[in-house]
Amino acid sequence: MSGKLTVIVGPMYSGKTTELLSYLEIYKLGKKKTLLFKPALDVRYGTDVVKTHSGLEAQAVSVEFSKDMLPHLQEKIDAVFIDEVQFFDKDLIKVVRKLLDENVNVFCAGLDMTFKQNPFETTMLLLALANEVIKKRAVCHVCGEHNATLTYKISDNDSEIDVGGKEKYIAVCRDCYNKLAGSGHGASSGGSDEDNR
Ligand SMILES: Nc1ncnc2c1ncn2[C@@H]1O[C@H](COP(=O)(O)OP(=O)(O)OP(=O)(O)O)[C@@H](O)[C@H]1O
Ligand SMILES: Cc1cn([C@H]2C[C@H](O)[C@@H](CO)O2)c(=O)[nH]c1=O
Ligand SMILES: [Zn+2]
Repeated sequence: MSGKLTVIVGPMYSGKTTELLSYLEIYKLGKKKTLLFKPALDVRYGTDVVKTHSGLEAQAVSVEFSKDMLPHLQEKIDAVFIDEVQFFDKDLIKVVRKLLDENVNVFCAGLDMTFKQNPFETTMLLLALANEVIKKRAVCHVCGEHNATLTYKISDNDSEIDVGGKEKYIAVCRDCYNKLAGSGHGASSGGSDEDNR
């Protein structure tokens, strides 16, 4: 039977990596063969480790380009796990399709949108291919409700590719995002590409 693709998305701090690692744990408990990949760009916690905001850790293979995963996938593997998919090039879709055709289950986690509310393209393509989509929420940094679907950038750097954590980004609900953006605070107040057209 062909493999199944599960895609976990949401804003920062919503527990995407935590959920990814909980699926990995299930496969490990069953003594299944697994591999966890992360993009080389994400150096927040060092190169060959995936770590959650609550401190959970797992050994990972760090790769720059999606096709660099292929040499690691020669022997039979039961499930492949990929974190921070938004940072991978679009060839990730080809790699994932190949794995599914080879009966490998694939679990992906990543941001659906930038802090400007623009979709991350690789995540978007994976969502289209997914058998199951899990959309996570975080606790809104402003109002404290468990309804944060967006990430707001509190630093002034306007770049949509900018690795970082709490010093740069907060999770917010849509109402609080709009209030913050209206106040002109932080890079998110610049609006999305669509607004700027
Ligand atoms: N605003 C918040 N809402 C929810 N959890 C938070 C928040 N801030 C910190 N946390 C912590 O973050 C943990 C989730 O971390 P995790 O690394 O799984 O998130 P993530 O969605 O993968 O984040 P990122 O996109 O930054 O990698 C929660 O279990 C909680 O301990
Ligand atoms: C929201 C957002 C996060 N990031 C980064 C911060 C973290 O390193 C990672 C999210 O886990 O993505 C961006 O590069 N651009 C964005 O728009
Ligand atoms: Zn809020």
